Amino acid sequence: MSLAMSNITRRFGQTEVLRGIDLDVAKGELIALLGPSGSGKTTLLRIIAGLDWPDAGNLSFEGQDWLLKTAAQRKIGMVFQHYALFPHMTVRENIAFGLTVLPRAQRPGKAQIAETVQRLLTFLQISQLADRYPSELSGGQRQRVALGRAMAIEPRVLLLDEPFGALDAQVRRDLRRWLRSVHDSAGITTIFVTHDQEEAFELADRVVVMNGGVIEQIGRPDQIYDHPATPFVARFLGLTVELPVVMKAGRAEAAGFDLTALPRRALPEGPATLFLRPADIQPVADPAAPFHLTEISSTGALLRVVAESDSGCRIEAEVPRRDGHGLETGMNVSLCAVAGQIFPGLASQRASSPVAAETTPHALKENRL
Ligand SMILES: Nc1ncnc2c1ncn2[C@@H]1O[C@H](COP(=O)(O)OP(=O)(O)OP(=O)(O)O)[C@@H](O)[C@H]1O
Repeated sequence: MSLAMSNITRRFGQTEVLRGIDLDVAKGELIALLGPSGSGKTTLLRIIAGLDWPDAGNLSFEGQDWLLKTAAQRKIGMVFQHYALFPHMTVRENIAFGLTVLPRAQRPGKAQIAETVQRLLTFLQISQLADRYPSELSGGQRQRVALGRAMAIEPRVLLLDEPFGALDAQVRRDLRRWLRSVHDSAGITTIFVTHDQEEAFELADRVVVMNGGVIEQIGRPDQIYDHPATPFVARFLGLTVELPVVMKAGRAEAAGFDLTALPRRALPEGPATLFLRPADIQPVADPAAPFHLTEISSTGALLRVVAESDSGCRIEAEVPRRDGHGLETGMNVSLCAVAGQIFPGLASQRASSPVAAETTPHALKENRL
């Protein structure tokens, strides 16, 4: 194990912003810390970096207690969203900086520093920028240089805090692929903070979903995407339709819905909540069904379709445009769910949710449909 954290707890005044974090990171792994603003991602990163200390818990690296070491002793490379490159230094000088300020005993000779920098410039595909100043670089180029600067000291761990947060979407996508290939070649254990799920899922070997100072779920991107472990993760990953259902012999049932495509689940009989992505709901024409289409609008490749029951239950679905031929407002439909996640009991609903939380599936059937 490369990095091991257990029960990391951090309070600011009365507020506990990290509440018992347990996380192991393997050597060479790329981990994304994903969560909404204020969930504690940066605080955790700062503790790993040695810029802050926990009130309780343990942090070790390859068996060494890192809480006994200073930031410099941990040998960490960091990149932030707004990394301040030195404006009066060229790219080459910026990348060399971390090496030139090492204590004399550890500092490589001038020729060796120049060689290291040249190797990094080539490796990071930024040789053409070597003699430019930061003001002559785009935002994306600056972040590439910032990574070069962080990597020059041959860090044991790389910590990246929203490094692409200030860049536009296309540049972010390019940099993500570039970072993944840099990581695959260099193999440095890396922790990456983001609140952008696409970024986390595309980049990381494992994603750590944080909320309110706790870890809600750790897993490979596809595991988390397909099987969110908690209602929070489900909502955060876009399963925004929350439907009260009743479990019968492992199957979920709800009036007006065809849920037979969902696999059986080993859940207790009775009320449960089904979380769905709008793209996993297919309206199917059915004159006897309780829903009718009230809105159809195009977002380009997708049709956004709203289905309502007479009693006011409102469900939004997204249908690929090519599958939406024949859908018309006013037509009666049943709603077929092709994927979803079920949690026992009735999950607390947000104000915008279609059906009130306390409505049992039975009541839904009787009162609303
Ligand atoms: N030095 C501090 N003093 C007091 N409160 C702090 C301090 N640093 C962070 N906090 C609080 O701790 C909580 C977690 O902050 P943190 O920056 O770790 O969250 P985050 O998930 O990284 O959020 P963001 O994505 O917005 O950066 C927030 O409520 C923040 O206000």
